[in-house]
Amino acid sequence: MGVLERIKSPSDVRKLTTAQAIQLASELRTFLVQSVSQTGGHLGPNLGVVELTIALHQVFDSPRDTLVFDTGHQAYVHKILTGRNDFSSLRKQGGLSGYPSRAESEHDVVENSHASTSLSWADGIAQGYRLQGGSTRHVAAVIGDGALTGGMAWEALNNIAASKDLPLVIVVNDNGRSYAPTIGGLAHHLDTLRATRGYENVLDWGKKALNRSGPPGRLAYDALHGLKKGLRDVVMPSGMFEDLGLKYIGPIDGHDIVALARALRRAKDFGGPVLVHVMTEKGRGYTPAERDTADRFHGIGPIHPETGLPIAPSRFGWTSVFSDEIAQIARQREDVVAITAAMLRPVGLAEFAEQFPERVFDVGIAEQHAVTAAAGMAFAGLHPVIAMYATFLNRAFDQILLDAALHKAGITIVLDRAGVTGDDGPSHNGMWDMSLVGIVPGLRLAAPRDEPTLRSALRDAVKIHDGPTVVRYPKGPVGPLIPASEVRNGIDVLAEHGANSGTRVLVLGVGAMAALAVEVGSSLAAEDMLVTVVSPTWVLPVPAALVELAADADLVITIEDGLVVDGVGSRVLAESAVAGVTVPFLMRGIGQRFVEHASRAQVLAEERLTASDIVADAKRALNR
Ligand SMILES: Cc1ncc(C[n+]2csc(CCOP(=O)(O)OP(=O)(O)O)c2C)c(N)n1
Ligand SMILES: CC(=O)[C@@H](O)[C@H](O)COP(=O)(O)O
Ligand SMILES: [Mg+2]
Repeated sequence: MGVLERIKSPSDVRKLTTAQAIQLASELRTFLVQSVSQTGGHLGPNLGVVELTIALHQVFDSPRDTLVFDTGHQAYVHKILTGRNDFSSLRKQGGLSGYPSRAESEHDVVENSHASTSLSWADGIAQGYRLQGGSTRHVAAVIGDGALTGGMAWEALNNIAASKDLPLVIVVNDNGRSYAPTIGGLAHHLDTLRATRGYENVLDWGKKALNRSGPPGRLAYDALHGLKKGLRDVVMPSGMFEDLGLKYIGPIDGHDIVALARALRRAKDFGGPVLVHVMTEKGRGYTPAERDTADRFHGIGPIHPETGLPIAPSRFGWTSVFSDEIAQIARQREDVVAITAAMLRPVGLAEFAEQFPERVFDVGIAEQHAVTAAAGMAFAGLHPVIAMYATFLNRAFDQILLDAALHKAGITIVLDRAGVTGDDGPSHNGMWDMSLVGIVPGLRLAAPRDEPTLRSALRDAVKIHDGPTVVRYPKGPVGPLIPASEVRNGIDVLAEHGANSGTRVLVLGVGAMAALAVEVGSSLAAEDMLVTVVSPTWVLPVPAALVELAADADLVITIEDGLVVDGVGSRVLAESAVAGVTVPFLMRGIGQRFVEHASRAQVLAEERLTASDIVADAKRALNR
């Protein structure tokens, strides 16, 4: 019987000998590769934290002590050690979430997969425990070197460092990468710390040798140790953390369970905030991941475990179209620059960067900085294109409103993964962007429906210099071409058919929902109705011509891959009301809820975003 089979809870981990713990690490890696290669998921990050997670559960007594994982994509090992091993259901409807989940376990706290929040969570929890007399309850936060480039992390560090007696352990899981190698001054500083790994080992050797030689040796060591701070600042300026007031321990080999446990125990017993700098390797122990120079198998689809090659074809059509078009634009417009928040390849900026490296900026996981720096670039005469996943726009809303829009900055924000992403959990659905930016004065948003409209939306967007533009599209393959049969007052009409008299229905398909709108239109036309299906590319602010079309209808159906509340449909309704147009609306989109992980198709069905549901609802609305 292997060791892993015997692990049902963290207490079982604490009973292991060192040899058994090392064996457990090996079995965990085998399990992760075999399982995640079937389901897809964050294989690389989790292979990198096997020993670290074992050591955390050896030293801390979860759930009395609290473990917080930043971003949470590296919590698979934590899930296994806390008794959850049904990984065949990973990220599937009703199965294990790809992130911590309170519904799954008392050992899980932070479900939000947006990076850089863990230290704030940990500070709050530790303050709460202390105020309620629970100072023996410890909090440990695991934050990656990438997440540490997020501004929120530094807001938290500033506060944590001020609480000298706060029993809080910050574990920096430093694998030198976000997806790609982590950028910026902090990354350089961590590099410097990492480089002094030998320094620490020498010091450890010196301590043992001198302590073995009796009192004179111990005196000598104490003197040396006193020098250490000074020396270290010269050899390895770890002062940044210590200058903040944090005790710094490290760098520690993140794959040496004994060294990890020793460092974590020292940190836990310190009685104040301690930062433990752990060096790990993303994708460790699985050759295809170790050899993956792009992102060490950060997030994968199903693969052949023997080779690491993908089973499914390339997953991202929309992204590829963007990647190609923005590179073309870059060749023609030298004022166009691009910005990514540590996701150069996932958002499709690799080709742009290869051709014009000096015009692509990776700001780290710092979307707020990205937007305001873009406003600065626009002020300086450039046209910046910021590419990010739609869900991460939430974090930069104030910057969009009061740095970009207030100053009429000509920037373009390109939102990939807009709408339901599905299996990546509630905080990864790109469902809030249209409702959020709809209130921003002067902002224009495009939701292209196919490849040609995406290309034209991008070209139009970078020509607009008097305010922010947003172009949004979903995850995955681009659907078939959906040509307009005519353009009526600037509105793309996709189809107009059915009876020449009787009930008139206007169907608005926003962005990639145009295909569904066409399907709904043709079904309703078969029910003796006169149906007009439209899909303007630029949907915010609502085109006046759309209100005019609504005025001629007996029912307006709006279909969008975003929040219904304050979405495009509700804005068309509001504009119609302002114009005195009273016509019934049937608005379909995503409800105001957190959408649990499931496939995109399953979530769309949950939201009645299917042709059969919408047709049935429309007939009911028309008493047909
Ligand atoms: C606000 C935000 N922006 C972008 C992302 C996408 N993202 C997920 S993990 C990741 C890299 C994280 O790097 P690091 O913190 O070093 O963790 P590692 O994967 O290296 O363990 C990024 C950019 C995110 N989750 N949250
Ligand atoms: C954890 C995180 O934010 C990313 O790794 C995200 O899960 C990637 O999503 P895609 O797989 O859609 O690129
Ligand atoms: Mg990292």
